Amino acid sequence: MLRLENLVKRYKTGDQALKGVNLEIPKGQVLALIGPSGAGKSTLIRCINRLVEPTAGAVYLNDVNVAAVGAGELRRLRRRMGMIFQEYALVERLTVMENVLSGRLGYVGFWRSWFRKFPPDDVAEAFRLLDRVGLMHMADKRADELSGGQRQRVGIARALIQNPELLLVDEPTASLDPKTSRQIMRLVCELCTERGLAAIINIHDVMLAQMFGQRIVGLQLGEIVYDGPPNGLTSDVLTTIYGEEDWEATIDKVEEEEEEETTTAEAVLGADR
Ligand SMILES: Nc1ncnc2c1ncn2[C@@H]1O[C@H](COP(=O)(O)OP(=O)(O)OP(=O)(O)O)[C@@H](O)[C@H]1O
Repeated sequence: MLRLENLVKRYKTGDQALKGVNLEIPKGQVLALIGPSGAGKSTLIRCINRLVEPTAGAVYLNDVNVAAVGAGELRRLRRRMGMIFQEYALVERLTVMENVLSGRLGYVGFWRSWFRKFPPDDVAEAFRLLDRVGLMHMADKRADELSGGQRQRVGIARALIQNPELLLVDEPTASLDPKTSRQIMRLVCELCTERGLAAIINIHDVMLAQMFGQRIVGLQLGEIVYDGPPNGLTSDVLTTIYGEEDWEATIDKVEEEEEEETTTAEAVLGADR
């Protein structure tokens, strides 16, 4: 459903952040994008919805080249791509509900949204989503009264109310503690499964990428240096992506964590029976 062809981004400063990236993502696939700082992960994600303008190449979303369309068509295409940000990008003085509904702005006319006249179906869907992300009781709270994890849940609900086919997720857990990070990653992945959404998740944490990604793409200096399954991230591959480091400890930790996750899941299932 998404195909990047020879995607190049050269910033005005001369930095070549993407050097001809080719990537194809089928419907429903959750892809974790990893790589060292400056590898081009954020640039790649932002070139897909043209928050950053690609210098060359194509971005096909269901065979329409996003990189080549005019402003009106781009607005329509962006509705199909929900975005989740590291710093949540909420409007602090608005309520949780208003922030979620702002995800419908691409559909509802400006004046209508300005006067906060969202259609009842949108409001009903916003309540359903808030319930799904565990924030129903916080609908009327102001965004600036929430914790980081709660803010990210609002960000997720706002992206989903667009009814997208693709989620672009830019370091969703960078400002969160380890436990909250896992909860957020689990929630994003569950929602992708429930809704058949594809996702590209730019994530710094290799362990989280391996635990939650179905496919891992490793970027280095604007080029893909690994594209494969999570269990293919051997210490040699990690050295290719990030450079020399003692990777065995990270790999052992992932295996331990996965065992722990399975045991917890079994315990929960057992308790339910
Ligand atoms: N607005 C910009 N103007 C000029 N150069 C930029 C700009 N944004 C990014 N770059 C450069 O492009 C390259 C890729 O940056 P990008 O932010 O995409 O990497 P990243 O992998 O997301 O890094 P990080 O993990 O640190 O966020 C870097 O060399 C960076 O300095």
